[in-house]
Amino acid sequence: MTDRLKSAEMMPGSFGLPIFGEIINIISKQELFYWQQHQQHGNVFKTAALGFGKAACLVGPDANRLVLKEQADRLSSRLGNQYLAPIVSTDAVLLQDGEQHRTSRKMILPVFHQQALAKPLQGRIAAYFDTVQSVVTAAVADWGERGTIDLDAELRELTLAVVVKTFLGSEKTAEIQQVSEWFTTLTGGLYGLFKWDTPLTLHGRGQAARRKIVKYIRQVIRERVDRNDPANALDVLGLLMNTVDEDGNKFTETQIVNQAILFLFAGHETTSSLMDWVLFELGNRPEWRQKLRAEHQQVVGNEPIAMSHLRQLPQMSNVLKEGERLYPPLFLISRMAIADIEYAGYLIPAGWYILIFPLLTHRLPEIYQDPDLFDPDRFAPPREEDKKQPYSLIGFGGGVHSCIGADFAQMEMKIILSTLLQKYDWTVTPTTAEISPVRQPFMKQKKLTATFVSIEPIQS
Ligand code: HEM
Repeated sequence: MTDRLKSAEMMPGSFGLPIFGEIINIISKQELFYWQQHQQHGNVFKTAALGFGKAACLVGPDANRLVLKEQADRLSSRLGNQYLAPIVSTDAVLLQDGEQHRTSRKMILPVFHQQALAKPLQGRIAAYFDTVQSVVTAAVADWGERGTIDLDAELRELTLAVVVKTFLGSEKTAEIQQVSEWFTTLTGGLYGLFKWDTPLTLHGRGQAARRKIVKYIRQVIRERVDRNDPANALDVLGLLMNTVDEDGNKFTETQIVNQAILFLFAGHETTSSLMDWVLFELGNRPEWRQKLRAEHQQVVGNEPIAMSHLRQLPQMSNVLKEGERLYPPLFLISRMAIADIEYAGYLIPAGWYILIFPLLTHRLPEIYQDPDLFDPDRFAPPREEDKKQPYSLIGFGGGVHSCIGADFAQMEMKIILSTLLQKYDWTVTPTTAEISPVRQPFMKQKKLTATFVSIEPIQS
């Protein structure tokens, strides 16, 4: 790399206040902060924050391809996501790099593999499907009688129950609720400014909760080893315990615990957040509820949805994609350069963070026509706006660290939507106009409330 490149320090944007950088804006505004920076500076800008350092922010499919695929070996997910280490630990797959990452990923992939999901009634996958369906059916059974509900809280509880039951095989409601509380405290610890491990700080309380989760998972593992019950071999924990790579390596107990915590963490708030926003958009759009209900009636009828229906619901798939596009639960993806990186005429030095943005890419008017509009038909042929350029839709990431649970999440979301469409009609406040152009988590997401009204089964 040569003199023709400009220093990344010359990118538009600002490093903010001395020492603090932009940390206060980032914590208080979250995606709105990056949204505003993008509006002001365009597709390449710089920022900095206390505790993180300097960052190059890159927007668009080319940047996504560079970071997720082409230069993946020069970028560290472990260093880029080190703020997550108090939750998931550094031997969980998201926080691994290079050969270590490749080995773990290869061992984990069969647990969530797409091919397996595509084949109905294959042992373990059918077991996931049935478990998810039973948790969802029980969780939403009384939504029609309860009047107005806090959508975010209900969906978080539901998706956590799904992963605790599916991944750990836990059957007891009290146990699931307890794990749910520990997780809320653990993730709350991320927002603490003081990283001391004492009960006086958010971080410390989060770490105490993590120790309880670790103890709980270890106990489940030991009970399984003692019981040696083959039925347990079919859930995610069972599969992790029995996975052997081609060299005969197995995960250690600590590795199993840490991967399981990552799955529980990565697998519930993401799904609940996306469902929040899909139900919110549908709640504001009777015509789309109607379209989905008609498609659903034609394919599924009044019976519970089955594994074989999942691929026969293109309108529902497009609604979920539109939710992913407009409200990606991970609105940014973070890496740290471990070697110099060249992009758009700049030299980004090793040691800088490089951030790419599902949210901002998904709102580029050169890719998506009328990008702030909820328009699921943009994904239907012949438009297929996401297919014109690779890495235009990256709500589930892409390349080497792409989401392992994407198919599981799609299955779960379709089961939730299908169950709700069959039983209820619903409205959500606030309206889409009040949220526009972009959600602001601390202000408006918490206030999403929904009213579900029971409907009669449609006569065919
Ligand atoms: C709507 C739901 C979900 C969304 C939007 C989502 C999104 C993502 C994204 C964007 C990444 C890439 C992160 C990066 O490159 O830094 C990722 C990775 C990952 N996701 Fe998901 N995810 C979802 C559900 C799940 C579920 C249900 C699981 C269950 C196990 C899961 C497990 C993982 C794991 C283990 C990784 C790390 C993969 C690796 O590093 O190789 N996710 N997810």
